[in-house]
Amino acid sequence: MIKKVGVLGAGQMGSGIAHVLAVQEIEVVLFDIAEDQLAKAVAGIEKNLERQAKKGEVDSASIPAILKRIHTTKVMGDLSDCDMAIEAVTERETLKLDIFRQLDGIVKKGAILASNTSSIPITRIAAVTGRPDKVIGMHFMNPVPVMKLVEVIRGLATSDETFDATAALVAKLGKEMAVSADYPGFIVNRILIPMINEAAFALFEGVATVEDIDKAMKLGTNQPMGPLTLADFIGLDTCLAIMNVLYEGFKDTKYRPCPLLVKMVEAGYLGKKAGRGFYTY
Ligand SMILES: CC(=O)CC(=O)SCCNC(=O)CCNC(=O)[C@H](O)C(C)(C)COP(=O)(O)OP(=O)(O)OC[C@H]1O[C@@H](n2cnc3c(N)ncnc32)[C@H](O)[C@@H]1OP(=O)(O)O
Ligand SMILES: NC(=O)C1=CN([C@@H]2O[C@H](COP(=O)(O)OP(=O)(O)OC[C@H]3O[C@@H](n4cnc5c(N)ncnc54)[C@H](OP(=O)(O)O)[C@@H]3O)[C@@H](O)[C@H]2O)C=CC1
Repeated sequence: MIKKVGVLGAGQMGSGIAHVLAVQEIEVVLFDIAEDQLAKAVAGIEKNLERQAKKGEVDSASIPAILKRIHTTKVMGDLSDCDMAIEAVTERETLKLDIFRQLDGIVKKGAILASNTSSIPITRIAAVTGRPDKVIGMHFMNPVPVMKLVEVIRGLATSDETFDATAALVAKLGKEMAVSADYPGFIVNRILIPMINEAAFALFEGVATVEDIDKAMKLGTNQPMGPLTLADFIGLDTCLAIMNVLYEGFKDTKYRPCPLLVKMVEAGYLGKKAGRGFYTY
């Protein structure tokens, strides 16, 4: 039974994952290295709970109890008695490997160590731990409280028991599961991020304006957000990180990141979370 879950990284995704766990009466220990990030996360969760209450998805009287289930900390040791840890830190392999090495020595034996990585192969992450059978990819979609899908990815050593426990948690959260093999980008980002990269190339090559690229795809293919708006929403740093994982993983030039995307990330134009991306917020 998964009663207490540690979430590492209090950014867009970590805070969304903490949100949906706490709504299902699971105790959450939300870890980050920055105090202000933790405070921002809790404020964002409260705002999104109120948004859900307005839509009748959550009883507003239960919001204080839900928020009380989320314990923030800058001490990873506070995750030692969690039944599961879900890592959602920046999409940088070296950072994730370091986090999993630490987690392996901190979280009680038998606990599942999951990653919310968008694209980095789970087998490589599992290999730095002494419990590769307990490591799995549990890839939520943004925004977590709204998106129905969780992609589940087994590493080469992930056990059936770990997979079954993860699948049960996905169901408990009211989400739908898609199972992907452990190859770069899994399913969603193998298809979606190259589309976003192609939209950046269309802009870079002067095919159309930012607005017309998004308008064309929104009204032309009924997507709720145009690709460049979606890139800003995801984070241009995350989009670029995923393109690099695809490019390195498949050694295929079709995954080369658009030079404009690279430049924007280098300029710190990371999208909505930075106040500026393809649009200004
Ligand atoms: C990168 C990866 O690894 C994998 C991924 O996640 S790929 C990205 C997957 N996600 C998508 O494709 C999202 C596409 N967009 C959408 O589905 C919709 O635009 C949306 C659900 C995000 C918002 O739908 P909507 O009908 O416009 O919702 P609405 O109630 O009007 O709210 C719009 C705003 O609230 C946000 N929002 C809505 N409900 C929310 C919730 N419960 N929690 C957080 N944010 C929420 C929207 O992002 C948007 O943000 P701002 O208010 O800051 O502008
Ligand atoms: N954005 C998206 O649409 C989606 C992203 N993902 C994946 O989820 C993960 C997180 O993405 P996202 O939430 O967008 O990223 P964000 O940039 O929003 O958040 C990353 C968080 O990780 C924190 N962090 C950085 N270094 C450390 C560390 N050493 N220890 C603890 N926390 C740390 C950051 O804190 P600080 O800012 O203080 O450095 C920040 O709070 C990535 O793997 C991404 O690929 C998955 C699905 C969708």
